[in-house]
Amino acid sequence: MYEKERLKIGFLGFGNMAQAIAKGWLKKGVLSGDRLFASGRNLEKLEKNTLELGIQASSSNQALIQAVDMVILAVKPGQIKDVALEFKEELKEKIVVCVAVGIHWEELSDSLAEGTQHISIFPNTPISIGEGATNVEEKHSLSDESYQVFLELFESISVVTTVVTSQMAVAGVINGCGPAFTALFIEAVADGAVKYGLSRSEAYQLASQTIKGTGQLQLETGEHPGVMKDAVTSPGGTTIKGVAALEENAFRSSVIQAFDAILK
Ligand SMILES: NC(=O)C1=CN([C@@H]2O[C@H](COP(=O)(O)OP(=O)(O)OC[C@H]3O[C@@H](n4cnc5c(N)ncnc54)[C@H](O)[C@@H]3O)[C@@H](O)[C@H]2O)C=CC1
Ligand SMILES: O=C(O)[C@@H]1CCC=N1
Repeated sequence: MYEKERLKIGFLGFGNMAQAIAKGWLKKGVLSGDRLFASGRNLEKLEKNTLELGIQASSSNQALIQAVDMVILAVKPGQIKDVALEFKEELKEKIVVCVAVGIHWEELSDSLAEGTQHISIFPNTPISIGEGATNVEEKHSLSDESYQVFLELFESISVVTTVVTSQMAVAGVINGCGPAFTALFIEAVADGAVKYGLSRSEAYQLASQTIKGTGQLQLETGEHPGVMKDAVTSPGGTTIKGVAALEENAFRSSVIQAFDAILK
């Protein structure tokens, strides 16, 4: 029986993504540092990241796995299978959560012992402030009880979307690559405003809050984005002139082509 209040979680690999998840839980007060553990190959480098968060560090992956109930595999995709194979026996009794891009349940199963409880997910960096979007592969081998614990933990720091295996890649472009696309847009908006005399800091604040607010409005109302656009574009008004200029430069098509570039 896993109790969320007592569950111990270990990050095998403590780079950008693992740190983002840990920070989210700590920031939201979901878990305290004494229940979070991390392992890495270079203890000195690892401790630089764990000490400030109050997380326990270990240079031994084996010791980490033995100390926890849930193991988050957060090494690079090319290293996941090797790590899973190496610790196949130790992972048998744990809840295994894989965050690696493109490593789906079936693939990871080949490297784990039969019957291992595991699930593949794809979080994104805003999870560090509890505002993540996490894609969860529909196919998994967690027991109902483990799945509930897993879900509660990730829903506390992100919106969880369940996705069939064949759609994990396209969904991952939205939430995984999306922060980069969105940051590019924020920067572009600020460039436009700075050109006309607004300070960078004012422009970034306005741009980021506008994106946040518009996204939140869409989530809360479920409104069609086209309707939201129409509500701002009065006939002969300023916004439609900007929309037309963006479309003239293939704004929509540019975004669609980014998907083509990634998924082809
Ligand atoms: N960065 C992102 O936005 C997202 C990343 N991911 C996935 O998260 C995983 C990690 O990505 P990042 O954190 O960005 O990479 P990263 O390079 O920052 O972190 C990987 C960490 O694993 C450590 N490591 C490597 N081999 C190890 C081993 N044998 N034992 C223990 N630690 C080891 C490295 O020292 C490094 O600290 C990847 O599989 C990636 O596909 C998933 C969603 C989004
Ligand atoms: O390096 C990348 O492109 C991955 C995919 C999404 C986030 N990081």
